[in-house]
Amino acid sequence: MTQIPLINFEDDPATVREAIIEACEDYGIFNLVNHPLANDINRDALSETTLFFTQSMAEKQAVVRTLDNPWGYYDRELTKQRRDRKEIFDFGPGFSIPWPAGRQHFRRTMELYSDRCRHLSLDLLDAFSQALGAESSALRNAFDPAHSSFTRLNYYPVNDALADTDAPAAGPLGISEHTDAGGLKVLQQGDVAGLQIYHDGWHDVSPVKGALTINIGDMLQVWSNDRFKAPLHRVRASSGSDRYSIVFFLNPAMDCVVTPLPSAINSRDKPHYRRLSWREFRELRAQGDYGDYGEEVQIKHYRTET
Ligand SMILES: O=C(O)CCC(=O)C(=O)O
Ligand SMILES: [Fe+2]
Repeated sequence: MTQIPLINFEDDPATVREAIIEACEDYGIFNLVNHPLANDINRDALSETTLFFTQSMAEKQAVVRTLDNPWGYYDRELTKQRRDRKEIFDFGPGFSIPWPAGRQHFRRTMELYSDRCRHLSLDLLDAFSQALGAESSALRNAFDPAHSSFTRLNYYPVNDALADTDAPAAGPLGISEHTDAGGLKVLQQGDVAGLQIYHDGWHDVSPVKGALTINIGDMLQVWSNDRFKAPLHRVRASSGSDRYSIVFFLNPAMDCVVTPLPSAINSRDKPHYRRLSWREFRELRAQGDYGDYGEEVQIKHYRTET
């Protein structure tokens, strides 16, 4: 088991910045302790997540997502053309959110939790900008005020509820290997292990008490001109205990065009990526989540010849 770096958010900003550089040049993922998300909110969000998924299938299907509205419950997401063995509930901006009826506390908790995650991720983004030699606000403008960030509640059940139905067969994993498409991700893992990263082989990223796990996505890899690596990761299918997690994806404004930051391009180097429209990239990646359309578009398709 590889131990991913641990960063103390209460250290002075220069120390945090150095730690981010070291962690993201090597792993692209780290655990963050002493972060501003109060522990009671963390706990509340996780227990509300558990309660949500323990509802009956009919209650969950009442808030199912549709082709016209990406927010809500879903249990047949595909990654790399295999059905992930998990259930999800997604919410974010731009469409009406099908909050479950009569569960005000669920809604209030989730709104508060995602708002805190958004503020924390924007603070981290400022540190990333400085780490890449740019002004602290250089990346924030791509995410604030307009953004396409969203929150995902994950449930990885031991028993596959769709095993004997006409749903596509489940793959062997909770979620197949992938990189996250956007800026960065704030993950609360609960206390059941399952997340793995690829770093000279697959390694468990076990939960650390009180820590949030942060990893960068494809867009930060592009902005950094490959100095920082978006980690390939997956989640094992649950065995023994059901697993719950909450993910906040910090994603750019839909109209954002992403290119490597000038300050991140070494004087002897050139941009490793061509201009990328986040809207186009996001939509092409999302198609692969809804159905089997052959090879999914990945960030490597935007590389320039080097
Ligand atoms: O549940 C987890 O630990 C990670 C989930 C994940 O990678 C994702 O939803 O993109
Ligand atoms: Fe992911």
